[in-house]
Amino acid sequence: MSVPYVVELRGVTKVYAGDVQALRGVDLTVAGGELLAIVGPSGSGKSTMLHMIGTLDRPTSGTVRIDGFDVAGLSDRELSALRGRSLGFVFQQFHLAPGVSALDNVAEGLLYTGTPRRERRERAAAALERVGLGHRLAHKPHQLSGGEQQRVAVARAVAGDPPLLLADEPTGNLDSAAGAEVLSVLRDLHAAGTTIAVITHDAEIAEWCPRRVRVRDGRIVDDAGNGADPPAGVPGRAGSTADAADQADGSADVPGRTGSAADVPGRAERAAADITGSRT
Ligand SMILES: Nc1ncnc2c1ncn2[C@@H]1O[C@H](COP(=O)(O)OP(=O)(O)OP(=O)(O)O)[C@@H](O)[C@H]1O
Repeated sequence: MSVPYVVELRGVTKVYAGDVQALRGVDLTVAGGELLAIVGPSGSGKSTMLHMIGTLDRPTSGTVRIDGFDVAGLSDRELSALRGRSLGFVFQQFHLAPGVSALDNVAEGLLYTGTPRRERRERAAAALERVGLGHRLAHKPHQLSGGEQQRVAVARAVAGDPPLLLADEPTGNLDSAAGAEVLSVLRDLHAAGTTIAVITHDAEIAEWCPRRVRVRDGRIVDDAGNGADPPAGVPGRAGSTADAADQADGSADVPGRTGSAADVPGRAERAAADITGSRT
């Protein structure tokens, strides 16, 4: 049975202690295969929305349906299983285990899925191959560049083939060339059918995404594009050596980014790290 939407939020509100109304009635549907940016000023509710989509927290009211499952009807254990099967998370911080190879970092992400060890390692190697790191399986994080470390984190997020990848400021800690490497990986995953939502403060990355959802004061105030068209080029790829295919195809370029906002790690980041067995 096919699922009509990968993400379906209906009338979602979130009120935090102290009567902080972080979300004030959000309706959002994301179809399979979309690539969308969630943008908005600091404090507008983006991370809270990511919490809802990532099933890291429950709404105060409204309905959250992820990959066809109504979150309200699931126990914490079932939610955890849903996250393991349907969601991949990438954050600004890479959250890789130090002193552990890229292969083991990625394989570890599959531990909680119940996949047998040998298959975990095979899937991890395949995921690293997908992000262009097939030649770096034995490298430990300190032996990898920032862009490579983030690609390991992306490989870990997609090794279980989740239908939905949530990326919160995935290039926020990277320079423009390394950011371009990561974006080109996201573009390839999108082209292969993964649904991707990117929270970003970076206007160029937002423009690069085929759909942009703008949040302000806990509400969606703009929703442009269909999310399905392949993005052209990769922002900030000037000087990147990782994107040879993109260089060769001559597709439209976008000028280099000028440093995206780097902020403190979000709550979702910490919560998701807990879910997968905190390595921080
Ligand atoms: N656990 C919490 N308890 C109380 N208030 C909270 C909590 N988490 C967030 N808020 C408040 O809810 C509102 C929305 O916060 P949220 O983190 O979702 O915004 P954001 O758009 O992600 O901001 P940023 O871009 O700075 O990360 C803000 O007013 C914030 O102070």
